[in-house]
Amino acid sequence: MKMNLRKLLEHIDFLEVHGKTDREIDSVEFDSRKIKKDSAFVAQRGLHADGHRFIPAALENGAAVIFCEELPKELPAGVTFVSVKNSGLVLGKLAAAFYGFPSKKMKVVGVTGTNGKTSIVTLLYRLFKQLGHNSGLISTISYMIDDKEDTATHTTPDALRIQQLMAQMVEAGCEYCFMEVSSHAVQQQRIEGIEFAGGVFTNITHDHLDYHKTFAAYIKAKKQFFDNLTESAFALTNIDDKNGRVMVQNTKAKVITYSNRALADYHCKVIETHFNGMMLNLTGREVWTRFVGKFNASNLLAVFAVAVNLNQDEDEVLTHLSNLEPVKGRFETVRSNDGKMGIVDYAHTPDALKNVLTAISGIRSGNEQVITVIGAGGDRDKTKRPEMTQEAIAGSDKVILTSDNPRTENPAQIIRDMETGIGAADNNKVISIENRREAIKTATLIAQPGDIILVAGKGHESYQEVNGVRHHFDDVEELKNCFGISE
Ligand SMILES: CC(=O)N[C@H]1[C@@H](OP(=O)(O)OP(=O)(O)OC[C@H]2O[C@@H](n3ccc(=O)[nH]c3=O)[C@H](O)[C@@H]2O)O[C@H](CO)[C@@H](O)[C@@H]1O[C@H](C)C(=O)N[C@@H](C)C(=O)N[C@H](CCC(=O)O)C(=O)O
Ligand SMILES: Nc1ncnc2c1ncn2[C@@H]1O[C@H](COP(=O)(O)OP(=O)(O)OP(=O)(O)O)[C@@H](O)[C@H]1O
Ligand SMILES: N[C@H](CCC[C@H](N)C(=O)O)C(=O)O
Ligand SMILES: [Mg+2]
Repeated sequence: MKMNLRKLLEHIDFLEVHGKTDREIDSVEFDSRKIKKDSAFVAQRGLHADGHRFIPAALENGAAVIFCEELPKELPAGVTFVSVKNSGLVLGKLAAAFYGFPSKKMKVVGVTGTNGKTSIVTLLYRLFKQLGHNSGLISTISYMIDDKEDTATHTTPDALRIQQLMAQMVEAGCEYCFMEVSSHAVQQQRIEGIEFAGGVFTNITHDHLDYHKTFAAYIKAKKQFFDNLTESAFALTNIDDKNGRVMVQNTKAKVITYSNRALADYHCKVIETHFNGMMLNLTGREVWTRFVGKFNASNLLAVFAVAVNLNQDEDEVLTHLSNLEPVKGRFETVRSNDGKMGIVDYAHTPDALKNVLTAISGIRSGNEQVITVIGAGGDRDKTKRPEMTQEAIAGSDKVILTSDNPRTENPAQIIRDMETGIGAADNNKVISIENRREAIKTATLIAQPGDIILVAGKGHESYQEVNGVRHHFDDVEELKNCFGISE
């Protein structure tokens, strides 16, 4: 792929240019290690390093053009330097232009919120495939270019990767792309250059305060996504969340509301719940679904509302909604031969844990015990740890605190942080077992037939990350082993 610099410059705001602009560029990169002859390098300030420091390395690797916020003292001949106010913004726009503005050639819907993003985008992708549309997906679990899978590295990858993926989607004839928009991505301008047909807000609760520092800053990051939507887009918001209206108060997009409780443009009521599904009244129509829990009713309602706003036939959408299966690691059930029930769920925030345990309490029929196995990730928000313990205790009969992905932290210290959430009266409800495999095993041994074991926090993850190394680990596999079930 090649593009003339002069053409690229038409799409960005810049301050000064030094050197010739009539030259061909082979690639755009923001990592000096990926620079080759005739690449353009965008120097941006990150969390750990300042990309400007790597301008010499980029030049050594053959960069023809450097975009930067601060010009180096010496400008070597033969290289074009473009100074810009905001490199992050420019990277998004350059990436979009370089890959031919793929988001303008599809309908892109972004979903943001603390919980529910993966569930909603994955269900939208599957629904639209069933409705006969080629579609793309960008999610925590996987990136899909219609039927072709690409490994996911981030919930929302960097601007270059996004535009590359979208260009491949357009190439594969995709009419739609459903993507998660994480708050990190908004803050780091990874979504610059994307034209959205719609945005969805699910909820905002405690997470990522290590990164955003305050809840207000976390809200602001999410809101910025809606502030930047255009008039032709829709902004679908969950008004059951107390920040649902705040999110869309400054958007130019058409605001649409959804709710499980109040009157809204799209509303839904849970009529019946069983272990294998629930009956919903969705905007006046009854529909059986294979999902459990009020939060899933909310997710399905969002999926329905998006589909209708993308001009799909309501009846057809409802029929397909009934056939949709839960997403991997989201309320995934494993039953033992003697009637113990294991549930693997990706709940890794206090709110998600509360929701899953509430969903479980809604389907309990008698005196069965609920045993929860839960850990918290290392190098992430520490303040949520005791809150997660409190939610686990509130919704379970027994709690086993264990490790999640310790990353570079000491797992015993993470557990100690979690233990600070144990109230004096709850001491006998909780035990701590650092080894996750042992913790799951213990839960299955304590459990009696009929009891429910919730293994929370890691969901679909097939690894446990310790000091930069990912060891194979799969909660569903562990439960099956303990239950003596083969695949
Ligand atoms: C904390 C965070 O979000 N960090 C992201 C950020 O990295 P950074 O700011 O640390 O980058 P840096 O190391 O300071 O480097 C600064 C600049 O120098 C450049 N550089 C660096 C070294 C070099 O030799 N040459 C060079 O040019 C880098 O390419 C970069 O442009 O920018 C990188 C490129 O886009 C991301 O890969 C990286 O994600 C890290 C790996 C990460 O783990 N992020 C997580 C927390 C994340 O983003 N999570 C959200 C989901 C959260 C949720 O659940 O909602 C996600 O969307 O996945
Ligand atoms: N609408 C919802 N409201 C609250 N909790 C939810 C909702 N949907 C899912 N959950 C809970 O949150 C967990 C994570 O769901 P999901 O993966 O869909 O969220 P996510 O927003 O993509 O998370 P991440 O930010 O890690 O990518 C689920 O396993 C479930 O426990
Ligand atoms: N996207 C989330 C994933 C958390 C999953 C949990 N298993 C952990 O490792 O903390 C995050 O980066 O905070
Ligand atoms: Mg996700």
